Amino acid sequence: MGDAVLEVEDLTRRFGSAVANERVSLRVRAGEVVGLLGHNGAGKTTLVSQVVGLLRPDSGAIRVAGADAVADPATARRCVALQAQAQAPLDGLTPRAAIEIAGRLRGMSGADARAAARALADELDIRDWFDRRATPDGGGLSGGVRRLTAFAMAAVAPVPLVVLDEPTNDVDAARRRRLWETVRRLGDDGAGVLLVTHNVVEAERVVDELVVLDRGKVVASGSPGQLRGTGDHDLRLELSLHPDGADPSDPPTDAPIPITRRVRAGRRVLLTLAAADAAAAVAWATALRSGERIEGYALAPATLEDVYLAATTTEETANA
Ligand SMILES: Nc1ncnc2c1ncn2[C@@H]1O[C@H](COP(=O)(O)OP(=O)(O)OP(=O)(O)O)[C@@H](O)[C@H]1O
Repeated sequence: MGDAVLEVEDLTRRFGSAVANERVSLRVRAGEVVGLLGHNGAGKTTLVSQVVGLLRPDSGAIRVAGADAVADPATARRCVALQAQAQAPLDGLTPRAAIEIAGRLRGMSGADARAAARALADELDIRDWFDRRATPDGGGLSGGVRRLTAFAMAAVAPVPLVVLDEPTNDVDAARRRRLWETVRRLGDDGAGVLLVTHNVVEAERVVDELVVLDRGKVVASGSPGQLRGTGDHDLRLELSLHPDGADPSDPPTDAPIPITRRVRAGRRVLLTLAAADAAAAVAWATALRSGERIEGYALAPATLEDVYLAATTTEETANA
């Protein structure tokens, strides 16, 4: 991994009295995929808009490929390819034309843009719609194919920094998998990728680093392994409570096994425990179910989703 292609330092952006980004710092190096996670309204799109020069920060610094993105947004923008959260306006265009035009605008030759567009269409499996025109009434192309086309437009030409804001929205499971592979390839080919997503579980497979935003602030950052903690063998015991049923893990010391993390989300309770305690955990949960104190349970390896929920779930929302 190489030099930083994006450095964000102490970035603050307010909308009136609401603080959308509060002293956010993060870094993306060449060859690195950095996932930016956070709940709705956490401040992800606000951050992206400042990185690409669409919004000015109140304070803080942004450097893109060495250029000061606040003082000189035009230079910075030339070094960034953005897939925005809103659907790209493709009306009247075919995916082939849209992707080729995006490549030409980034300085590729006609032949290179054509070849790169074809290669991406194969990679993302959208060849069946490659020559179908998007119509202004939203017809011609499905939401998923429009999204994949917008992704291909951001991925077609080599740039120092690729920013993807929710690239998998509307995309089916098989093509999401292809898209994630392409995201990883962009990093492996040398780009820095900043990836905004809600899809914690799928993103975990392709990111090198994760930054978690909660109400505008960075509440956790690090590699997936670091964020999960040392317990790569941790397990997640999920208890499903009866409607209005009491939570048998509240307080966690009521459980007969050590609970390292406990998150309640509605009628689900997610408990993190050591793999060595699996048998005791199953015995406890089975007894709870037999005694009709819970509806059911599931035991699985802990994922980043558990870490993410623990970092961002407040008692208020957790017990909602
Ligand atoms: N133009 C604006 N005017 C006023 N408030 C805004 C504006 N843009 C964003 N906000 C507020 O700033 C906060 C952060 O919004 P932002 O869109 O950055 O969140 P997000 O993490 O991208 O959310 P989502 O996952 O829903 O896209 C929210 O409280 C939002 O209401």
